[in-house]
Formats: sequence, C-alpha cells, structure tokens
Amino acid sequence: MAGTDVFTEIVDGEQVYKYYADGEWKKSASGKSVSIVNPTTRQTQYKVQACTQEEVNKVMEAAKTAQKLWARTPLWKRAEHLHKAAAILKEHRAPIAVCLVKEIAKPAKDAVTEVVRSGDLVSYTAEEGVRILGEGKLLVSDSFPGNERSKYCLSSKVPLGVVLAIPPFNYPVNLAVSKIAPALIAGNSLVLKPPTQGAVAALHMIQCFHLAGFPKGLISCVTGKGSEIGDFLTMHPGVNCISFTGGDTGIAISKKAGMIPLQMELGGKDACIVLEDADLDLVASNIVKGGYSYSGQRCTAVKVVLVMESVVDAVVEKVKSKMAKLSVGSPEDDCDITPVVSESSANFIEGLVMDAKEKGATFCQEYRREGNLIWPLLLDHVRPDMRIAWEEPFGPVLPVIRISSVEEGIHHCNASNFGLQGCVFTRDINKAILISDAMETGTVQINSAPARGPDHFPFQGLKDSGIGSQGITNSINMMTKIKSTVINLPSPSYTMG
Ligand SMILES: NC(=O)c1ccc[n+]([C@@H]2O[C@H](COP(=O)([O-])OP(=O)(O)OC[C@H]3O[C@@H](n4cnc5c(N)ncnc54)[C@H](O)[C@@H]3O)[C@@H](O)[C@H]2O)c1
Repeated sequence: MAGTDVFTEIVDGEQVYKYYADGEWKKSASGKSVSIVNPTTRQTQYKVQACTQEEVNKVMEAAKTAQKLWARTPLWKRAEHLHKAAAILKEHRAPIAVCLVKEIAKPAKDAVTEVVRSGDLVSYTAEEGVRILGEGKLLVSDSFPGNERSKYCLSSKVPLGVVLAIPPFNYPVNLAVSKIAPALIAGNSLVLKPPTQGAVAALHMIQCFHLAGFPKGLISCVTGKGSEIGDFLTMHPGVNCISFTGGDTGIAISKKAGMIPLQMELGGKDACIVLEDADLDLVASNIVKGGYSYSGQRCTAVKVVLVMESVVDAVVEKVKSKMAKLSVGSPEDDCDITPVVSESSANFIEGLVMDAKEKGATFCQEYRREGNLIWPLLLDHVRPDMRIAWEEPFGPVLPVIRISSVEEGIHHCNASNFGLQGCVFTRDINKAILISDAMETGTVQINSAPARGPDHFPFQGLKDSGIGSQGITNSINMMTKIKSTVINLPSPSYTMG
C-alpha cells in the first residue's frame, strides 16, 4: 500500500494545505486560511489556503494558455495521462480515504470505495473519450431541398476551453473526478474549487493528477470560502463552462453565470412508491440502504416513502427491525450512521424533525442526538403540511406518507420542486412502466433504491434538481462543442464519369 510521503509537499510548515496552480503547490498571499472542522470531534482538523481574487485571475490566465496546447495533444496521449492518474489515485486510496473520514465523517470502508470508484471513473472516461471523440459526422448537401451534392460538411467535437468544477462535500473526490476527467479528455483545462469539507481529500486527489505529469497550468485547484471567491469564480470571464454539484447555490449560480454551458446537479427529494404487490422484504432493505447510507447525505438517498395503506404497517415494521441493526458511531469504526457534516446541518435536520413532531408525526424510534451525531429515525404518518414531506433533510431521518392510491403517490412526487430520481416497488412490470412515465424525475428505478451509478449511466435532474445530463458519455459531450468544416465543390460531386 502506498504511503503518505508523496503528499508532504502539499502542506506548508504551519500545516496549512497549499493550493495548486501552474503545476506547483503554493501558499496564498492572503496569509489567511480556512478551517475544516472534523464533524465527529467538532475540532479543527485541517486548514487550507484562503485564495485571493488575484490568485484566481492568475489561475484562469494559466488555464487559458495551457488549454491551447492541450487541445493539440493527441487524444491517445490525453487518455494515457488519465490512465496514469487513475492508477496513482487507486494506489493512494488509503491516505485519501483517511481525509474523507476526518473531514466529512464518511465511514472508513465507504471512503476507500469512493477513491477506488473514482479511479475507475477516470479510466473509463479515458476509454470512452478515445472512442467518442475520435468520431465525427459527414453530411452531404443534397439531402436538403434545393441543394445539389456540392457541399460536404465535416463536423467534430472540439473543447470548450476552461472548465470550472465545483463539487459538493458528500463526494468531494468522486464528484470532482466526474468533472475533471471528461473535461481533460475532451481537451479542456480545468479549475477545481473543492468544497470546504472535503477540500483536503480533493487536494490529495489533485496531487495524484500532478504526479501523472499533466502540463503546467492545465489543472488548478483553488481553495477558500465559496461565499468569498465563489461568485468571483463563477462569474469570471475566463470560464467557458461550469460543472457544479450541490444544493440551491447552483440555482443562484445559474442565474449569475454568463452565456456558457452549465451542468448542474442539485438537490433531490427522491420518492419511493410502494404498491400492494411489492416484495416487502426487498422494499425494506432498499429503504434502509437508500435512506440511511452515509447517514442520508446522498443526493439520491430515498427522502420520502409513499406506501399504500394496505401494506404500510408491514413495511414500517420491517424497516424498523432492519434499522435496529444499524450501527451508530464514528466513521473510523466504520459505523453505518456517523455524524452529519456540520452543526448547522444537524440543527437543520432537527428543525425538520421537531416541525413534524409538533404537527403529529409518529416517531418509530426515540429521537436522539449527540453533537452532530443523529440516530436514524423513521417518521410515520407524515402529512403534506409538514416541512419534512418536501424538504431535503440530508440526514438520517426519513418520512413515511400513507397513500390510498398510486395516483396520490405520483401526485406527491410531481408536486415537489425537485425531480432527481424516484423509485417504485411492484411485481407488475407493466404498471411500473406506467408509473415511471408519470413520475417527473430524471430517472426512475424499478424495484431498487435510487442510485447515481454505475457512473456511465445517464444521470440528470428535472426542475430544481438540475440542468443537463451527466454520466461519463454525456459529460464528455457536454464539455465539447460542435465544429463544422464545409468543403464547397465547384460542381456537384456526382457529375463525373
Ligand atoms: N444531483 C446530484 O448529483 C448531487 C450529488 C451530490 C450532492 N447533491 C446535493 O448537494 C447538496 C449537498 O452538498 P453541499 O452542502 O456541499 O452543497 P452546497 O450547495 O452548499 O455547496 C456545493 C459547492 O458549492 C460551493 N459554493 C458555495 N457557495 C458558492 C458560491 N457562491 N459560488 C460558487 N461555489 C459556491 C461550496 O463550497 C461547495 O463546493 C445537497 O443538496 C445534495 O442533494 C446533488
């Protein structure tokens, strides 16, 4: 297993992690740092540089210059660099996973999985890029009325320029590489602004890309408070594309960004609709896995359960007995339920729980919280007048709404301002397809909890859940534009002979 020695250059003498620009690790001229609080101990764990706007300007300039040369680098060579980065990343999964445990309280095994999955994503993107970017299109003019065959149009995909990537705290490595790899294979340069919680894991990941030998300036990583350098970055004239994953901040960015392509993966309120004929054991295990993995801090977590009256008591009982087996504690011990990312997040979750309590929801377990650690809670008899019926807790609390018809479930799902994923449990595949068609979400899972992966599947949200579609192929395409070259012949090409 690779050690931590390769990461010593990314931290300064005062143990503040440096930012990455122009192929080097640097200290910010601001002399200021941003603290990263360990969600478990609630003590400062790490510090990162608070970059200045001037430093952002320099990064953008370097990214623009480096991109021009990178775009001329043969596609197979770009892929080779990415494969190398993927291998280095996987080799250093252990020290990166430690950062994920300390910064975002991700259970230890899941933290390793995130890094390995990220390496796989980078390699797959390199493979996919070589295939799809190596293909173009030929059009001939005589298929359109009034034209002879005197024009040949060759179209291919070319890079956009500088891509700005902003991932969220919950998958700071995976949701960074899901932007970095497609941007690079397509010939773009990349500026990463990691989330504060997760920044150090992201900086370690960037060091793996550095070790893979990408040209100077092609990749940069600036750290600082989103609220301080965020707007400056997203409204920067040097940015040609923004790929963002996070919450409502993405809606604000979409309104402020200029006329550039945007990829927005935002929040969700993924509904799980359970019909009378469903396999209730399958339902219960998917609700527990879907609702409580990583303490519910996943965009595709099950966030509201809508169950037909006739089976709801059985579902609740089965879910309760499985929940009793969830371990609660520290991420180092690989517990199922670990502290949520911050005190403000825990307070927000508690606010939703108390609102539901005041309005008459039934608690299936006792509500318990110690610091940022919230014990898993199932709320039954939730009604539409409760906030938790609509809002995204991003914590281990899950509402159950009893429904008397499938239409009622679909109506609740579609009345949400979110539209990320949803799922339906039934043994009747014909009915499942009808329900899938009626649900206004980017994806509907039949007989499984919502999930983002495998990472090459299309992934998209409707309404406030996002703009555009992701998944490896879609992301590569999104980070390119079509360029056409038209060959104009002096006479139609079929006149000879
Ligand atoms: N749809 C998806 O694929 C997906 C995946 C994971 C998480 N999410 C969503 O992300 C949210 C949780 O993540 P979060 O709390 O990190 O989200 P967030 O919106 O608070 O932050 C996301 C990122 O934006 C940065 N940021 C904050 N203010 C900014 C500004 N003014 N300009 C530019 N950047 C700024 C943050 O530093 C962070 O890197 C949830 O709503 C979850 O559903 C969505």
